[in-house]
Amino acid sequence: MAACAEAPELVYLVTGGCGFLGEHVVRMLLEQEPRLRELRVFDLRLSPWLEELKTGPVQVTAIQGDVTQAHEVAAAVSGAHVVIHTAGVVDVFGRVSPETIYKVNVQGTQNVIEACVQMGTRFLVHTSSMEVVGPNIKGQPFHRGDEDTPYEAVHKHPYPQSKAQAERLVLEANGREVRGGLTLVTCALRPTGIYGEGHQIMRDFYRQGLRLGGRLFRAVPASVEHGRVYVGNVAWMHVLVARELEQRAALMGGQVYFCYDQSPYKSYEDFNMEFLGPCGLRLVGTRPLLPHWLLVLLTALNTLLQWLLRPLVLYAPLLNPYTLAMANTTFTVSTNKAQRHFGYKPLFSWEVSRARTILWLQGKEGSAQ
Ligand SMILES: NC(=O)c1ccc[n+]([C@@H]2O[C@H](COP(=O)([O-])OP(=O)(O)OC[C@H]3O[C@@H](n4cnc5c(N)ncnc54)[C@H](O)[C@@H]3O)[C@@H](O)[C@H]2O)c1
Ligand SMILES: CC(C)[C@@H](O)CC[C@@H](C)[C@H]1CC[C@H]2[C@@H]3[C@H](O)C=C4C[C@@H](O)CC[C@]4(C)[C@H]3CC[C@]12C
Repeated sequence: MAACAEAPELVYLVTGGCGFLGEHVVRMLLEQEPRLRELRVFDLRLSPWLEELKTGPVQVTAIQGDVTQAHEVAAAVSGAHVVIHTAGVVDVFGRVSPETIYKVNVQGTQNVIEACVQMGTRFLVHTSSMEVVGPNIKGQPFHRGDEDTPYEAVHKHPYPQSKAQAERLVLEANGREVRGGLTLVTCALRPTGIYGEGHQIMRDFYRQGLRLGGRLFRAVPASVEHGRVYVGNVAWMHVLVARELEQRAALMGGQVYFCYDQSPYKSYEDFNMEFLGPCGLRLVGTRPLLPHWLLVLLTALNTLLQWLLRPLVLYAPLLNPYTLAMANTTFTVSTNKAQRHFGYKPLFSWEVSRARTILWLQGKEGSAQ
């Protein structure tokens, strides 16, 4: 919705607003959206930092709720002009059952769509994922691809499957009539691997390295490139899309956009070392220290252990068949579709994104349990 000088009158709802990305979206909206009158933050688990946001000019309404409960979603959406739907279960480590992943990511998204229709909310921005595209089950590389690059998007894992179904629901809902007779305008954003302040997996790698005497051991060839994007730029793209969706509904409605910035193309492990290196860790090996077949065997062992231990304890290591396959498959994007369609340019340079992430890791935040 285009920026204008009038008095703040808009009501935004951010689902998953207390998550890694959600928090950055909430803070970015408060900084960058002058027409905001009320910002509703909807999440299963509300965070204490929300309280500090309630002292500003914008009314910040914390709503503890569950996207799988349609009535809770409808109540939160009622009266909102824009919904930014980031809530979801992000799990490729076997921590959450496939049923729950589907319930939250697919049925939860359907609940958000139906709430927009019932309540007359016209603008819905959905956080999708690169994984809607790939890497696919054949491990085919996606090298510097864009939104139109042909690629066989076939998935078996519950998480990418759920994201693909959710994205499809959102795009198909574009143009539906909402209460009041106007139409719903939807858009899906596909971040690649997001990094930045609050990235739990980066924190896990940091702690693993500290436990191993300041060392991490290379498991993936340096030649396998993985696209990464800074959380602040992902948040900025969400804010920009929400702002422009009304004026550019014909162009943007029903569209998908990869989230991108100037973060360099590197292997997943080498990219992490851009932040973990300055924090005192080093990556041992210029090539994988273990042969691939042995890594595959270890992932199978981890899968067996997870299954055996499940009745007693949750064992969910970073290394499993899916994460090894993902890390070993090139997936990078090169596109300017967001710039062409709604003038997106990254708000944070690579240098600033890197510095902010390092500061966070080095601070009490990054190393906290
Ligand atoms: N982290 C990444 O690299 C990445 C990349 C691409 C896309 N995404 C997408 O971005 C979104 C946010 O991911 P994230 O990395 O911030 O994860 P996260 O787990 O930090 O945040 C997800 C938030 O959703 C909330 N949530 C979960 N189930 C809910 C429910 N039933 N009802 C209400 N709230 C619920 C959680 O409490 C959490 O605050 C997800 O949709 C994810 O698929 C993440
Ligand atoms: C143990 C080694 C093999 C190590 O290199 C494994 C890395 C592995 C944990 C990550 C490699 C690729 C990551 C995924 C990717 O960045 C994109 C994602 C999409 C997003 O929607 C959610 C997160 C993720 C699935 C991300 C998760 C960690 C990796 C699998």
